[in-house]
Amino acid sequence: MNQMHTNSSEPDTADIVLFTVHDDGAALAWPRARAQVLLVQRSWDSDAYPGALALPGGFVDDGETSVQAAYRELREETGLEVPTLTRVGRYDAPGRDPRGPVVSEAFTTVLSTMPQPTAGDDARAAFWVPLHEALSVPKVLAFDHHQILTDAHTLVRDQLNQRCGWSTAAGWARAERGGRDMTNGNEWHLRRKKSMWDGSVTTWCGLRFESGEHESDFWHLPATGGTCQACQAAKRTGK
Ligand SMILES: O=P(O)(O)OC[C@H]1O[C@@H](O)[C@H](O)[C@@H]1O
Repeated sequence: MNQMHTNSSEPDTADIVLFTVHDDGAALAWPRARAQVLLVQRSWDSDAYPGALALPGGFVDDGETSVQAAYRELREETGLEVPTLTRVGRYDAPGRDPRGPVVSEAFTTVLSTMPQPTAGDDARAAFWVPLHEALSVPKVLAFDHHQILTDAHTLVRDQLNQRCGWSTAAGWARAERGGRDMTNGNEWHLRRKKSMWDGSVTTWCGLRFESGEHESDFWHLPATGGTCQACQAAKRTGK
């Protein structure tokens, strides 16, 4: 469907950035996980960027929201259904689409599986591409899709790194903080945090309340380890 919503603040099109960190049949196999992104090859009959590589996407139909269009376009162009989509942003730079002022809204999600896409509608082909390859050649993607991909990557990388699991505490220490004795039972401890995105490990230090329910005041430590000021203070005072 190809309708431009001129004089409207509603987006005209929706684009989808679908990532997977699936690797060799072992979901989230750290640290081998290699991110991939789903691309399509546009039809040779397209009135913009015929035959070019692009993110899946298309025009919003009448009566449809942009996110509904995103789910539909993903299904029509790649045969894939996803459970959720997160908004990346709105793209309205003049000249982003050679056909005129076309405003696009982009959505993203990360899969832990790597389903086989089936090209349909106005996509000639649909396939997974290593993310680093797609990011490294800006001019290869149609429209401003390289910018959309870059923004989606930043968004999901930060989210995945926040959500990723804590592994075993590397060290424990009772602590004083700024000379104030923490409530009995509260503990400072080091934890190593492994990124779901690239498998990199960082070390953090934080406070765990006795209830075990809350963790706060985390310090990011060098990858080589070490202790934060609170743990150093604890060592000195022997608490
Ligand atoms: O694929 P068709 O329907 O030609 O146009 C949709 C594309 O037009 C671009 O502005 C959008 O980013 C979207 O990907």
